[in-house]
Amino acid sequence: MDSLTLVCTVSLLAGGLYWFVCILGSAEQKGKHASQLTGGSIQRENVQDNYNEYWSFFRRPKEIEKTENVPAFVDTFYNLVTDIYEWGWGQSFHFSPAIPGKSNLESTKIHEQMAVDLIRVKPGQKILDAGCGVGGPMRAIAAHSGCNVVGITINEYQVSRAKAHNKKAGLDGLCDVVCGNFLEMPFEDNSFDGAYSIEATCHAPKLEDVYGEIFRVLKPGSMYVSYEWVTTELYNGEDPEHVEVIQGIERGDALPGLRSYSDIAEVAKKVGFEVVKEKDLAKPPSHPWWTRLKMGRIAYWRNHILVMVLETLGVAPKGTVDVHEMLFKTADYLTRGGDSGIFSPMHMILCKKPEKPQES
Ligand SMILES: C=C(CC[C@@H](C)[C@H]1CC[C@H]2C3=CC[C@H]4[C@H](C)[C@@H](O)CC[C@]4(C)[C@H]3CC[C@]12C)C(C)C
Ligand SMILES: C[S@@+](CC[C@H](N)C(=O)[O-])C[C@H]1O[C@@H](n2cnc3c(N)ncnc32)[C@H](O)[C@@H]1O
Repeated sequence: MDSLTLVCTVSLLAGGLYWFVCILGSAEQKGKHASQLTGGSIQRENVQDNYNEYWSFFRRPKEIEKTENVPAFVDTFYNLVTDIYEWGWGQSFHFSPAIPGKSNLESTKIHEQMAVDLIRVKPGQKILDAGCGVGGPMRAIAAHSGCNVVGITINEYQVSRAKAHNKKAGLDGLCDVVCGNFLEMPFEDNSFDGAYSIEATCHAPKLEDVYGEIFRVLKPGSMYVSYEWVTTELYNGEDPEHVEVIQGIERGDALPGLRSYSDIAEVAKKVGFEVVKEKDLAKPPSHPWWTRLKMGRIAYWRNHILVMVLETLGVAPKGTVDVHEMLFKTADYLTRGGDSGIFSPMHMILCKKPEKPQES
C-alpha cells in the first residue's frame, strides 16, 4: 500500500468513526425535537421524514410564502444539515473572503471579529447574535471582545450543540443560547448594547420583521451589523442561467426568497435605523469566498461514498445520502453564484439605533 492510499484509507476510517459518534451522540436530542414538531414517536427514520417534509414545502410554494410557516421549514432544514455542516465545514456556518497565507479557520475568525469591532462594544456589555447556529461566531466574538453574547436560534438541536461547545471551550460564562424565533424574540425592549447577525437573516420571510425586532431590543445609541445574502447588481432576472443559480441557492439553503442588495438599507431605515455603512465584502480586493467550496470537491466525493456506505450499513439514518446529495448540488450553485458575481453572502450593513426616538 503506498502512502497516499494509506492516508486516504485512514482519513476515510477516521471520518467514518467521527460520523458514527456524531450521529449516535446527537440522534436522541434531534429525535426529541422532531417528535415535538410532528407529534410522533422518536424514530431513526427522522432524517428521511424531515427530508421529505423539507421538499414538500417546495411542492407547495404558497406554503413558503406564508410567513408563519417559514420558521418550521427552516427548523426542519437545520435538523437535516447541522451534523453534516459541522462535520464538513466546522462550527461557523458561514463564508468568509479567502485571505492569502491564512487557513480557512483563521479567515473565518477574522471575518467574525470584524463584525464585533464594527459595533464598538466594550468588555462586559451584552450583545445579541441573531441566528447563532452552533455558536462558532459567538465563541470567537466573546473571546475577542470580552462581551456577554446571547445567541438565538430556531433549532433546538443547535442549542444543545452550541451549549456543549461553549462549555467545552470554557466560554459558557460569556455565552448563552436561547431557542426561539428571531421574528418575535423573547427579550425585553432596549436590553442589548449591540447586535450582529451572520448569514442568518436571509431565512426571514420579511427582512423588516427581523430588523424591527433587533431594533426593538437594542438600547438607543447602540449598533447592529449584518452580513446579508443578496443578489448583486449583476443579477438579471431575465437570464435563465441566473434564475437557475439563484433558485438552486434558495432551495438548497432554506431561503424563502433571496433579496436584492438594493433592498437592505431601505428596510433598515424603514424600521428606524440610521445606516452608518454598507459594503459588499465579497468585492475585490477581497479574495473569493467560494474557492473553499471549489477546493472541497474531492472531499465531497469521499464524503458521499462514506455516507452511502454508512447508510447502507444502517449506521447513518436513512435519508442521509439524499441530504448530502442536496448539499453537493447546492455547493455547485453557490460556486456559480460566486464565480458569476450575481450573488454575495456577505453584503455588510452597519446600523445605529438613534439616541432619541425619531419624530414621524
Ligand atoms: C449561511 C448558510 C450556510 C452556508 C454554508 C455554511 C453551507 C452552504 C453549503 C454547505 C455545504 C455544501 C457542500 C457540503 C459537502 C457536500 C459535504 O461533504 C460537507 C459539507 C458541505 C461542504 C456543506 C458545508 C456547509 C455549507 C458550505 C445558509 C444555509 C443560509
Ligand atoms: C446559516 S446559519 C448561520 C449561523 C451562525 N450565524 C454562523 O454563522 O455560524 C443560520 C442560522 O439562523 C437561524 N435562524 C433562521 N431563521 C431563524 C428564526 N426565524 N429564528 C431564529 N433563528 C433563525 C438558524 O437556526 C441558524 O442557526
